[in-house]
Amino acid sequence: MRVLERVDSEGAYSGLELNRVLTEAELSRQDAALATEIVYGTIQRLNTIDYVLGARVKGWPRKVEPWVRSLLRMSYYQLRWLDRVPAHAVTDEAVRIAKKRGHAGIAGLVNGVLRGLLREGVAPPLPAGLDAAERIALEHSHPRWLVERFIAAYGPEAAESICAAGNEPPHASARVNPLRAKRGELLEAMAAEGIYARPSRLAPAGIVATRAGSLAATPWYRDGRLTVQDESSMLVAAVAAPRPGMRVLDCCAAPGGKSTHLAELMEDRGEVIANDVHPHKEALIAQQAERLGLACVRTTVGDAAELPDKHPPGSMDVVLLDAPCSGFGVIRRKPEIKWNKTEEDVASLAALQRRLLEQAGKLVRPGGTLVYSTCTIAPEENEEAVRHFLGSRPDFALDPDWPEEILAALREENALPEPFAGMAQLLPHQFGSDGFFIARMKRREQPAT
Ligand SMILES: C[S@@+](CC[C@H](N)C(=O)[O-])C[C@H]1O[C@@H](n2cnc3c(N)ncnc32)[C@H](O)[C@@H]1O
Repeated sequence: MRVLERVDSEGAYSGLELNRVLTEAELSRQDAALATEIVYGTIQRLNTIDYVLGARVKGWPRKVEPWVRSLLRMSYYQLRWLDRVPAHAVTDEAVRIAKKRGHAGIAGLVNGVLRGLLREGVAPPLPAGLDAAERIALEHSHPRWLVERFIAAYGPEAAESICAAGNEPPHASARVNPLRAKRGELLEAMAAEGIYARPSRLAPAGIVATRAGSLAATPWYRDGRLTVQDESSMLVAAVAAPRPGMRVLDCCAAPGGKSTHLAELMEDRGEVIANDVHPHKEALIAQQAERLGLACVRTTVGDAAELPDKHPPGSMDVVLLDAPCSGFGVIRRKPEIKWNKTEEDVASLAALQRRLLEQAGKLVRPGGTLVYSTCTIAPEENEEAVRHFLGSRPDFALDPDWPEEILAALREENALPEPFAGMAQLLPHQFGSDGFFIARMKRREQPAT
């Protein structure tokens, strides 16, 4: 309840806040997992929850104290979506908390609302005749403005699937470090330990595991044989396809997932300059490189917009700009994104991305490669940003020369525009991966003088 209260009234990040509170509380593994489920689930279903509670509590939500809001929301979430928690346990616990923190009047309100819902059915049907955006917003709990955006970009059917996928838990996936392990052998070793894992159908180096717990807690992670990463993120370095000995710049690199992948593909030969604007994130990248035994990753700290002041123009074989973005592709991991981000954020991020792309382009050598990626599905942060860049740099062109196995997988889900030009937008419901955008561009060779 305290985590939800702080996310609600102070805009705290659910993941960070949950970590902090769980570390203090020293719960058993099961209880920590239940607390996590309640926090994420309540934030995920907020729209639907508030719609139902709004019909039962006067002045909901603004006139109700934040902690009471959080208590009622999480209790209703459990009643409706968690079938392993008995209803009487939910109501008794909610009333106990209300008495302890508030007074008898609040306990009475909480008791009345929850018991009323149990009596009359916890999942009241939505009224008939809602327009598509409103229905999807209430059924899959997304803000209406975001649903309208998804409908405008992808149509109502895909928009509904995107929103539904935003409420599904992500599966565990990891990338195999080819310098330390072979995918097949690692899968066998996992099977021997009772972990069911299969090759990713999307990413050449990926594995997907079920009932694995945290892959970061395994010996294979500790000894640098795998890196926890979403399958869509694994495509980025594979599409960049750097060769051993190249000079590669990753402009926005922390925590280093893609920098280390680039270095693995380069067999740890050449140089990967892994830059990030936040000094405190530098160590995260260095730790990952060390864990994976990669010596060719060099970290730097600075604004990506200023990288052309630090490196000679045209000095990189490959530049990756994995840009800061609105994150609409990772809502299932960070559900508060859908409540905290605004239209204005999208516009200012799109402006930042254009500026960063312009600067990143300056560092690509003639004949070299520029890869732009985001974990969002907003067209102005993706395809439109790339088109804008190409409009100002006629010496760059989209490059459809992607690894064939990746193209084949994307084609299977109709995730590629035909004819394929060099940009792909993965939507979150297509592969069970995060929503992701990747564009590969090539700078033309300089004409002979
Ligand atoms: C999408 S994340 C990068 C994820 C990373 N590439 C990976 O795969 O692990 C974007 C990163 O950009 C960094 N960032 C934000 N603004 C930046 C800027 N102006 N210059 C450089 N880095 C920036 C953030 O600190 C964040 O770590």
